[in-house]
Amino acid sequence: MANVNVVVPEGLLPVTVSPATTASSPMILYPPPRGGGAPAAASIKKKCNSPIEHAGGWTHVLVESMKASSPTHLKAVAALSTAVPAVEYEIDDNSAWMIQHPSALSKFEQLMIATRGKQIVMFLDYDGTLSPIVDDPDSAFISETMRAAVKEVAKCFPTAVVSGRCRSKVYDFVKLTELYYAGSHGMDIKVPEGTKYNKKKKAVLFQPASEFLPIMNEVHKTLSEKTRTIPGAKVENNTFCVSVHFRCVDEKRWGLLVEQVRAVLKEHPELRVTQGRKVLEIRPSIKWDKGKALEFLLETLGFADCQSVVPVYIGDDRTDEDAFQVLRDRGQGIGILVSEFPKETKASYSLRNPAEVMDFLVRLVEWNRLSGTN
Ligand SMILES: O=P(O)(O)OC[C@H]1O[C@H](O[C@H]2O[C@H](CO)[C@@H](O)[C@H](O)[C@H]2O)[C@H](O)[C@@H](O)[C@@H]1O
Repeated sequence: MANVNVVVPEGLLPVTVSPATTASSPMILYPPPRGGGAPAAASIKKKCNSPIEHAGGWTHVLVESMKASSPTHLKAVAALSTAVPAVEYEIDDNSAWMIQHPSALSKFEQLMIATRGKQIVMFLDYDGTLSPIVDDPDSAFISETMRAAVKEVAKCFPTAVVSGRCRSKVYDFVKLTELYYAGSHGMDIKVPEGTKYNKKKKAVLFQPASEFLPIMNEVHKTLSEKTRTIPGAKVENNTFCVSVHFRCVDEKRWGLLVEQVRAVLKEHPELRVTQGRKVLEIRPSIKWDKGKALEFLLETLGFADCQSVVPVYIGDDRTDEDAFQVLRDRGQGIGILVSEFPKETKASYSLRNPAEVMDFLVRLVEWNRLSGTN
């Protein structure tokens, strides 16, 4: 039975200047490039708790999890939105959840008072946070008003977009050069040169899973071929991870789709699978996630040990939970979950949808303008 590992590859810590550095485009590259994917895979020691260890039941476990996270299967879930059918609405659960995770809009003034004299750093997830969830991942456009709101925020505070998408794709959507971008669930971070907060005056590129690139390309190719006959299935190459979308796949075929994912993971014990919103994410089993990306960015921007920094992280997905957890561990910052429904989360506050995210960003800019503190 295959075991999947979760260890930090050698050389993960940012210490080396890349040979790729050039005079015209200085770039710090972490970690330094080494061989191809095969040596990387070999260097990964085996050990972990992947669902693949549930022999025979792996597919079943994952399909049940996929069903459980689909709104039509949510039984005891309370709706935050009136658009949700009353049958799924349990008022007691909803009120309890809202007390534990109050709206960041209703608590806005209290939140801002608590940040007085401190440096806010903004972290924004993309899908489901800056853009609404749509069937076609290639059509998840950000609205002009949201883009303008993010642009204004970035004038006030260092602002990063942290996404499961590959970095270039999320940049193509957002198109704001003044932001920091972390793609592939934080495994591809770029801090441009010459920014106010990047004191090194050199661009920083951090790719802790760089050795997995050939493997991920191969996995993308294999899964694209193997799922071609499953109507609605879409396999997306996100550079250091591969997304297998099942939003448009008939539920009866989810088992078939998961079987294909399982077959690939059996061949690649150095990879693991996580679940997002109607998507399975295949990624390297390294100890790196959006939470680590948040920490890395804070450090790179010079706020690592700063007591007076307030990281604000807004996200809607399971993968954002790693960042919410980091905020809890640091005892610092504001974690805001974007969700129409009560959900298990480490975030402290909530917003219902991207429209509310935009309201929050606009109010933040206005507050900053009036207070003139940041
Ligand atoms: O970290 P994120 O920026 O939230 O990215 C997570 C995944 O987002 C995208 O998929 C999700 O949004 C799609 C468009 O709305 C939707 O069709 C899909 O069902 C969602 O899972 C993106 O396509 C994935 O690659 C990202 O990993």
